[in-house]
Amino acid sequence: MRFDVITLFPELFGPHLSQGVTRRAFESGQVDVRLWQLREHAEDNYRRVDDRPFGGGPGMVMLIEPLERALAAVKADRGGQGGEAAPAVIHFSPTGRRIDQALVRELAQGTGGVLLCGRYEGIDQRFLDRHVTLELSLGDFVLSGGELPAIALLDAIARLQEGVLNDAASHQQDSFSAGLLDCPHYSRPELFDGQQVPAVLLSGHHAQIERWRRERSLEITWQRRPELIAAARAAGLLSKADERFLASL
Ligand SMILES: O=C(N[C@H]1CCCN(c2cc(-c3ccncc3)n[nH]2)C1)c1cc2ccccc2[nH]1
Repeated sequence: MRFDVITLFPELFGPHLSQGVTRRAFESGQVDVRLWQLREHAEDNYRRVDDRPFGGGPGMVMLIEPLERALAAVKADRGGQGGEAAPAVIHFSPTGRRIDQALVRELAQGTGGVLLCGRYEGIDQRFLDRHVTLELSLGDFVLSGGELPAIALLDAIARLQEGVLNDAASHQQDSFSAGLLDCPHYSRPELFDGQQVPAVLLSGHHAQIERWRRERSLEITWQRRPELIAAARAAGLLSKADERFLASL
């Protein structure tokens, strides 16, 4: 799959594409990321990509014409991708659909798309109306730009690519794939400042360890995000043993 990122800050992406376990997905081309510097598509002498808002008010608005030229260049460049249908155009905004693991799984099965990273006070609405097919949010808060949500989405998608995580099962165990929050994790030393690692984790009984981890995920999810329990139940992701444990809480 291929993602084309239209941004004023392409240098923000490099460190996240070249380090960590997800590096394999980007370097292998499983997730092909192309960065497009919007300013290269500004044609006036000052290479303007923003201007004052009509109607007055604070800040600046990203201009439609450089964005149209950048998107046209992206589509021309992607055009050779087997004549794919028009790519998804994803804009990042607090008003978008909340990014969750189900959406990440869905996108990880797709062909990618164009990631549109806004800055200033936003993008000319005419461009958004003409081209955006999906608006996504990291949460109900305002950032300085759409780049961090774009990086987060690329990371989450890359993690799900075959061969990226050493233990292929690990993202199956990735409790979010089961709709639950993660269980606690421990490593050496066994005893730190009087705090002992839970004995079951040292027992070597894999079935008991798996059950203990599942119960911790259920317990933490019930305490912090009870709505996820209801969603997992509705999705048929809870076993009879899970339900017995939840009833005991
Ligand atoms: O799209 C917006 N801003 C543009 C330009 C300013 C920086 N941008 C941005 C994206 C985000 C964002 C994206 C996804 N998830 C959380 C925040 N915060 N700020 C992108 C935007 C800012 C904003 C504030 C309140 C309600 C809606 C809003 N939309």
